Formats: sequence, C-alpha cells, structure tokens
Amino acid sequence: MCTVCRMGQSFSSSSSSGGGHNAAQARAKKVRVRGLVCLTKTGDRLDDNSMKTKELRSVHTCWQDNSKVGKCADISTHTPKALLLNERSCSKQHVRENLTLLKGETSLSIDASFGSVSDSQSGESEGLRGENHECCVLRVDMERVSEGVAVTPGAGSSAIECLNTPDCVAVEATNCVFSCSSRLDKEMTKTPGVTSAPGALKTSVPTWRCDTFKHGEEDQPLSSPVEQVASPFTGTIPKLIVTHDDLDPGQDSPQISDLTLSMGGFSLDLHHDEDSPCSDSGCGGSPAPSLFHRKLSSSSSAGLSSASSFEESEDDFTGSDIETSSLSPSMCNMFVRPDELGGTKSWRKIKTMVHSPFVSFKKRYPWVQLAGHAGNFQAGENGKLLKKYCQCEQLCLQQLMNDKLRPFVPGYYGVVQHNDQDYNLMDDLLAEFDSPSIMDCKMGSRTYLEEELMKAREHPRLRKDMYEKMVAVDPSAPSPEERAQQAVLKPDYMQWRETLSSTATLGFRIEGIKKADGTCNTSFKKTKCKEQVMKALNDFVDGNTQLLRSYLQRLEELRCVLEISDFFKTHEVVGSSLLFVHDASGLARVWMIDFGKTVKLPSPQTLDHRTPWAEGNREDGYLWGLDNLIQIFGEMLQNS
Ligand SMILES: Nc1ncnc2c1ncn2[C@@H]1O[C@H](COP(=O)(O)OP(=O)(O)OP(=O)(O)O)[C@@H](O)[C@H]1O
Ligand SMILES: O=P(O)(O)O[C@@H]1[C@H](O)[C@H](O)[C@@H](OP(=O)(O)O)[C@H](OP(=O)(O)O)[C@H]1O
Repeated sequence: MCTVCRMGQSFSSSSSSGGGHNAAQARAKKVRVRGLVCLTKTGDRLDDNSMKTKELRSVHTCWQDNSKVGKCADISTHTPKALLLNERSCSKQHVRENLTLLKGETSLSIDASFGSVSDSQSGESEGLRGENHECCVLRVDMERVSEGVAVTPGAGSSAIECLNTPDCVAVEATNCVFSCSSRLDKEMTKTPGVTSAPGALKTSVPTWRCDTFKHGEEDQPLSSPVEQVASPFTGTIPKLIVTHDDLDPGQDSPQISDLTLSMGGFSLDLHHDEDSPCSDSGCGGSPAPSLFHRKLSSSSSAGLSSASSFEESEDDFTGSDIETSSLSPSMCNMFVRPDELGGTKSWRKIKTMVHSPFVSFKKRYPWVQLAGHAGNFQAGENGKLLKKYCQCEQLCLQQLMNDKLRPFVPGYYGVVQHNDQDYNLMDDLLAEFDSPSIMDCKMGSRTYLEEELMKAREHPRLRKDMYEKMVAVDPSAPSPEERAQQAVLKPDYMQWRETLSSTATLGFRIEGIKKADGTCNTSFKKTKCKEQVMKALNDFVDGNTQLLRSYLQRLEELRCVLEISDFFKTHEVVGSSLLFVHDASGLARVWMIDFGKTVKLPSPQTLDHRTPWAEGNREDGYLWGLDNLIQIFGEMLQNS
C-alpha cells in the first residue's frame, strides 16, 4: 500500500496547471538531446542522468556456453517498511517518453530548460548549418529516428552534421596541467608542471607525491609517486549520435531514448541547474564547506565549475528555476571559462557543461562513463582515473584501502588537482580489459540518505528538473500540487524512481549497460520485475553461461567479504554501484564504485544491510539487493 510522501510542506504554485500543460506539450514536441560526445577514438561518454551517449555499431554475436548449474531459490523481495511512496506513481501505466512524440517534427531543437534540443530552423530539407557550434539534423533523419531507426552520423549526405568545432577545444587541450593539491586532510608534495606541446590533450603533469593521508580514523600511505604523461588528443569531427533503446517486453519504454550531440570531443550537458545530494548533504552528511566540492550532476550543469560549497549550491538552487532560453544562442557560453563570465554565480547557472572525453590510457579505447553525474571524470594516466573530488568518497576510499573490501574497490591514490579542481585519483577499472562490456547496478533499496530526507524537510526545495524527468517518463506521475508547482522535492522523486525500477522490489537496479559491440542502453528506469532484469542481464552477457558463472562467483565472494567487512558494517551505503566488466577473453569482474553517499555511522551503530529500512535505522538494503542479484544470476545459470 502506498502512501503519498509529502515532506510536510506546502508550496505556493508558481504556475497554473493549464500553463504547465502547455509547457509540457511544448516540451513534448522536442527531441531530447543529452550531451555532446566525441564519436572518434578520443572517447565517448555514456552516462545516465542526462548525458546518455549511445554509439551504434554493428552487433557482434558473442559466443555461448551452455553449461548448467543447479537450481536456486526464488528471489526474495521486500519493500522497506517506512518507504514513503509516491502514490501517483505506483499504479500508473507506463507511457512513452517524449521522444516518441518527435514524429512529425521537422527539426532538432534545443531546449536548454531540460536538456532538450530544439532548433528554430525547422523544416529544412537540407542539413542546417549551425553557427556557434550548433548542431544540425536533417528532417529525414529525425523522422527515421522517430520511427526507431538508428541514424548513423556521417553516413551519406543525410548524415547529421555538427559544425564549427570550437577553438577552445585546443585551448582547453593545451592548458591541461595537473598539479598537486595541498589540503588540510592530506600531505602532498608537488613538482612543477611540464609544459605541454600544443595540439594534444596535454595532460602534461608534474610528478606528484602523495605522502600520507591524515583523515578520519586512518593514516595511510597511499601510493608511490605517480608520474603522469601526456595523453594524445586527436582532433575530431563533431557528430550527432542517435540511437534507440532496446525495449523490454511488456515494457512501454520509449522507442528512442536520448539523442546525443557530439562536437569536437566535448560533451554538452544540456540540463539545467539543480542540486546534488552531495551538495545537499555535504557528501553524505559530513560537509566541510571549505573543502567540499560539489558533485556535479548531469543536470547540475555547473558548466566548467570546479567546486562549490554546500551554501553556494543552496543559493544556486533557490533560484534554480529552469532557464528556458534556447540553448542555441548561448551555446558558446559552455566554452567560456567560469572566471570569464563575470561573477562567481553566473557561471554556475550555465545550463551546459563541457566535458572532455578521453581514452583509456592503457588500451586506447574510448573510456566510458555509463551512469552518474556528467563531467565528473577526467582521464588519468597509467590506468588511472580522476573523479571530481568528494570528501565523503575520499574518506571511504581511504578506509577501504585498508579494509577487507580492498580487492573489490578501485585502488585509491589520493587527491590531485587539475585546473583548480580537486579530484580523487583511482584505478580505471576498465584498464585491464579489451573492448569491455560494462554494466552499472545501483545497489540498495534506498537511494537517498536519511540526512537528505531530513534536510529536505527542513529546507524543502523544489526541483523543476526532476519534475521534468518525472513527466518525461510518466506524465501522470506528479501530484496535482507538483503539477501546479511544476516541480518536485528530491526525496519524492528518488522514491518514485525507486518504485518505478527494481530498487524497491529487488534492492538494486540496472543503471546502464554498454556492450563490447558499442551498443548501449541506459533506459532501465522501468526495468522493475525479475524477468525484465534477467532479460537485461542475459543480453549483457549475450547468453554466455561462463560469464554468468564468473559473475556469480565474484558476487558470492563479494558477499562473503561484505559480511565480515568492518567498513561495510559501520557505513550507510547509499547510491553505490556495482560495476560489472567483462571482455571477450572471458575475464569478468565486479567492483564496488561510487561512495559519494556512503556515510560512517555514529559509533557503536552497525548495519546488517538486510533489515528493511525504517527511518532512523539507516539500513540501506545493500546486502538484500546483493542476495537478490546473486539469486537472479543463479537462476539464469540454472536456466541456461
Ligand atoms: N573506477 C572506475 N573505473 C572505471 N569506470 C568507472 C570508475 N568509476 C566510475 N566509472 C564509470 O563512471 C560511471 C559513474 O560512476 P559513479 O557512479 O562513480 O559516478 P557518479 O557521478 O558519482 O554517479 P551518481 O550520479 O550515481 O552519484 C560508472 O557507471 C562507470 O561507467
Ligand atoms: O537517475 P535520474 O532519474 O536521472 O536521477 C538522478 C539519480 O537518482 C542520481 O542517483 C541522483 O544523484 P545522487 O545519487 O548523487 O543523489 C540525482 O540527483 P541530483 O540531480 O540531485 O544529483 C538524480 O537526479
């Protein structure tokens, strides 16, 4: 039985329902575009929130193995006791996302208010030549797209074109210099940066040394000196990638998910401002405003922002109404550095984000970000990765380096600074694989921290972006009040997402899958029941029984370790994912990633991670979800 979750607040309506309806209609006619990526060998981004990049290539049929294993028991399910559900979303039929409404539209348009793409120049039969980095799509292509046909950029005269690769690509590329940060919570020494030669993504970096970390409970030497070397950046012809998603049977998913503009090796986040949980909660409840760096969500779109404090993001959000101006005229802004925009506030309001894709250092394949917040990652060297600094994550990774879970998390090497932004330096888990297939599963039955819930009650803030995301999936999901406000509270949205997907029923959800053949699916918002999950998993492994067995073994090992891990026992683990990676060699691994919302419990509290959540007990359902995942893999093996 669902109950309506109201955060104990009422809000004045900013618009009438009627107005909202019109706005929704207007939006529905637009094609959502979620970012720019580089289609070439330099890399691509594939993240779920808003910048889903999907690359179509010929599909390879993978090998199969028909080994069998014994039967497994049924999946156990539960709904956390105190989970407050959004009643409206529980019983509604799934509806197609707005992309299916594209049919009949004649041009691509960019709607900066919600990462949608529009172009006022509709009706052209020839490719539209955009200025100022605008991207153009032929009508014929868009019609094909609306019919669920993949349009291959650059193929033939009807290819989607994107013009005017920004000059600042080169500027950015040549100014990319790493340095070491000297922070209160660690000691690092740095040596001068090395000047890059022009024309490459000159991650010319100093040799840096991370001596010791003194934070939290553990002091630990983290790494020997890491020397970073240049990573080549090849000039690219911008392209627009359009794909359509695989549909789950019985699932009324959109024919097409998100369109991705690609241009010059940069990705554009077209989503508008919003706060992130990290900013809300100070990365999981331990904010240190002077150190805390806001985690950018795909929709946060803080442009080139390096960091902002919790307070700043609050300010941002107070005025967070969607800026509905068309993206096209302002797209150049995305290439403007924050400090060039006159004022520290204004640049945070930029609704676009520049992201420089990169290639795996070791294997030279395009690195993939399958889910998560846009712009959070940068290439490291020697098989390493830079993730935008989050203190909460730093603390966790530091402790995990000395925990039994160490083999199941990326190696952590401390904090590095790049262009005034701090990053956590960690292992690129894809580095050892050749053309890896990747799956991101968000674990747990709850995707927001208790602290986020409390903060939302104390300072409820309306999220227009989340309202938009909600109605894009199910126009009937918002309550009348939310409809009037054209906004929702984050916990309401998160709970709605949980019940829409398998999070509430199975304790995990698939966020995205990218296969070795280049195909990618990040439309699992409505993948809810066990059968749908099994279908997705089976597709991920291409029916390969040996892979299933390897994954199952790894998951069982992980469970064993989790059950005895001191770290795990003493932390509320929310929003963390399992990253599944395999390649054609048969190597299959699973790691825990994303500790941005993993929070230490007050001593002596511990969690079993299986008890259903009731507010105050801080249980996260992580192990319950893992139990179910293991059961599912076992059942698939049995059926194979
Ligand atoms: N260490 C890693 N090695 C390789 N790929 C990684 C690694 N960490 C993250 N990724 C990639 O980036 C994606 C997002 O990672 P992560 O969940 O840490 O980001 P986030 O922005 O914090 O996400 P969220 O929005 O869920 O908080 C993953 O799905 C994966 O594709
Ligand atoms: O997957 P969706 O539907 O796009 O929704 C996002 C997803 O739930 C992320 O997990 C969440 O970030 P956190 O896990 O870090 O809270 C983000 O919040 P945000 O927009 O406040 O960053 C949501 O917008």
